[in-house]
Amino acid sequence: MTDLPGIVITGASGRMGRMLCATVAASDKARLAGAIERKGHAWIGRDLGEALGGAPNGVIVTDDPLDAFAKAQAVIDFTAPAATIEFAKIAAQARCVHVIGTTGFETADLDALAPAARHAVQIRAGNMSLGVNLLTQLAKKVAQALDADWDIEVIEAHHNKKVDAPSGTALMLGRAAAEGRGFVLEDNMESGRHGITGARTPGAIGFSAIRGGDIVGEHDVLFATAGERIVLRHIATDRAIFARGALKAALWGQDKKPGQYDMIDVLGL
Ligand SMILES: NC(=O)C1=CN([C@@H]2O[C@H](COP(=O)(O)OP(=O)(O)OC[C@H]3O[C@@H](n4cnc5c(N)ncnc54)[C@H](OP(=O)(O)O)[C@@H]3O)[C@@H](O)[C@H]2O)C=CC1
Ligand SMILES: O=C(O)C1=N[C@H](C(=O)O)C[C@H](O)C1
Repeated sequence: MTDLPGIVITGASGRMGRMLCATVAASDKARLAGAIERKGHAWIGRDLGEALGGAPNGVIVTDDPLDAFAKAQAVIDFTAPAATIEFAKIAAQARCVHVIGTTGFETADLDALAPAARHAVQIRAGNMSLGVNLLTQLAKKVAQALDADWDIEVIEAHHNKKVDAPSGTALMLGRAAAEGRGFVLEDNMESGRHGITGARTPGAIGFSAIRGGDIVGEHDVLFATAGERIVLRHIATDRAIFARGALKAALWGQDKKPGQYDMIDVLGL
């Protein structure tokens, strides 16, 4: 046992869960303190290192988050909205920093997350990479600088297993552009166009989603007007960028007061 902050990974067998376990295990600033899977999962009771296909690492996968969180300083959670809401309550009980990468939250889900942040640091972002968080700032500035006759569209592409659309990142980028334009995204957004849609709603921010193969995550913010277009683009080629951002957030949160934070706070952008 060392003095390094202990970190628990939820959904350890998932695409991001595996990447997070590897990232924390390789870090010299944190230690892997626990791994959570749901009741009945084949990994419960197994050594995590072995379950991941490597050498044993002494971390036993458990379905008891309260016990695991109580022995740790942070939990990194890339699972699903219903699971994350439950993990938030448990992180609050254990006074653990809760880093939330999960996407696909409805407004009611976000309301359900808020009370836990009265007792614990909660850091949530639909994308934990430096590049995307920087791009949100650029999207806001460009939207602010251009007249309303520049249409704004967010186009995203992901792998064929992704369950939510628009992606969390697309919503972050759309929200930033809406902020630059001085309105709330939910008041003027268009997504899922199909059939006789009528002309584009003036001023709306549009969203399109592509799903295919093993695309890690690609996002364009398109600004289009008569005669010219600007495209701001981020391409993720490795999930390690999200895991590194999440680990940075877990460490950053250690000396912060309970409350809700995002990656702009963590990165100081
Ligand atoms: N913010 C960011 O930077 C990023 C966010 N994401 C988001 O992270 C989330 C996960 O993505 P990804 O890893 O690709 O998805 P996966 O489906 O590969 O992994 C999700 C994991 O969560 C587990 N899980 C779900 N519910 C529970 C529960 N109640 N208790 C314990 N474990 C649970 C799943 O287990 P089971 O298989 O049993 O359901 C699975 O192991 C998505 O919302 C995605 O959009 C992804 C990449 C970057
Ligand atoms: O599900 C994914 O894979 C990803 N989800 C996040 C999102 O919804 O934007 C981040 C990244 O694009 C990968």
